Amino acid sequence: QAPAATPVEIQFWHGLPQPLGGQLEQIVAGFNASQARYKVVPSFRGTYPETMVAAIAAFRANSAPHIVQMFEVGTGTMMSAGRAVKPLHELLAEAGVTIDFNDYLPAVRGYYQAADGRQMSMPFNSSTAVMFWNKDHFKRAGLDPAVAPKTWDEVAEAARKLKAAGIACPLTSSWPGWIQVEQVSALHNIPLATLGNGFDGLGATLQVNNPLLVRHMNNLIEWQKAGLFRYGGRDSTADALFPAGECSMALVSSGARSRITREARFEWGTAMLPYYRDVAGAPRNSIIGGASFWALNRGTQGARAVEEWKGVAEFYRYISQPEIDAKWHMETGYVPVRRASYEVARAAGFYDRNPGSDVPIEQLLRGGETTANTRGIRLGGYVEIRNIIQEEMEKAFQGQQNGKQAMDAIVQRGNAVLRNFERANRG
Ligand SMILES: O=P(O)(O)OC[C@H](O)CO
Repeated sequence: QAPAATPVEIQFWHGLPQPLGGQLEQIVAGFNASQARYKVVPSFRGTYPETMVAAIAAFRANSAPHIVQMFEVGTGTMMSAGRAVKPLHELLAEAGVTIDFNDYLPAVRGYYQAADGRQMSMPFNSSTAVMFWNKDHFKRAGLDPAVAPKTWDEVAEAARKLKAAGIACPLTSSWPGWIQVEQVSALHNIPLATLGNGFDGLGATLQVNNPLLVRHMNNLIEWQKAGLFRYGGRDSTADALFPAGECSMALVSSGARSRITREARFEWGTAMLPYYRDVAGAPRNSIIGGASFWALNRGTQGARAVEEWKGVAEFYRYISQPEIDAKWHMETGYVPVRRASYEVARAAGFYDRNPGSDVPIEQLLRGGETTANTRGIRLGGYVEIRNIIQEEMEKAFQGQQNGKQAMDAIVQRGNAVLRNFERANRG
């Protein structure tokens, strides 16, 4: 088939800042160079939440991009978005493109499947949260630089020594909702919400005012007062603190490795997230984060040309190749989303050359089968709930409320969001 004189343009909005955004755009450039029929045009639209808001506004204005990169938090909302979304299974079937989803990690594949098991969005940059530690700081504080603290007790003890050694920020965290609420729940096999964290229906209610999360929030408040923990802001704002050498221990996305590798001027290591030793059955697997790609209709008027959807499907076929996925994983710290990609990285000696780079994968796979509490989150309106979590945590860190009050407020305000979403989307 002769290539079209002018390639069909596919608009692709993403939410990754540098250096990750540039690395993603290189993958797009690879696709464009691999064929002449389609041209994917990437465009950075701000943070994940900003990209989501922009895509919804564009759909309303009949100018949505063909593909939007949506963080996992938006999944529940997108699943209910009806005609705005072109479901992945439909897109691929119509384009005659086959992708072997059986080879994808169940934790990744399942996150983006409808209740009937059909794939709704295209997995790509999946992460999980891990702890990076600054070995130079550990040495300065008389701690063994080769060993990261495993439990929250050990983290607090190390933080006290780091502080005593004059370090201003022993511990910080990005993504307060994802890492200090959702991951803590999964690691201890405790439900974040009823109905299997929302996977089993729209009627779920939040359960974060449980003794474990209240205890954890009170610890964070106390550690912050004592100068052991620094609240680093909403979403990924705290990502800058670790590579700059300010904080000794940072709980962040595994994808932060991209920036740390480039910017950190000190020795560092990667460890699993801390857990509470006295909780029976802990630690379990962590949950994924990151984003997937959603194909969107242009708006309420005018259908997309068949050729445009074909271009989207061909782009997905390209990024599903284990070599491409493995390259992305090795360059960024996002996890391989396919078993075959993991093998590509292993065969290339990547894990031997880069100790700790398999920690996120090991942590995702820990404990065998996932449970209803460790499979992920599927709540509509969850982007708004994440903001509520951040607001209530901030009030607590400002001394306006204790851990119990913060978690109660999250439940009360979050449930109102869930009920609104349920009313708008049921039936
Ligand atoms: O920084 P990312 O891409 O790993 O995303 C982290 C969180 O999952 C966002 O909700």
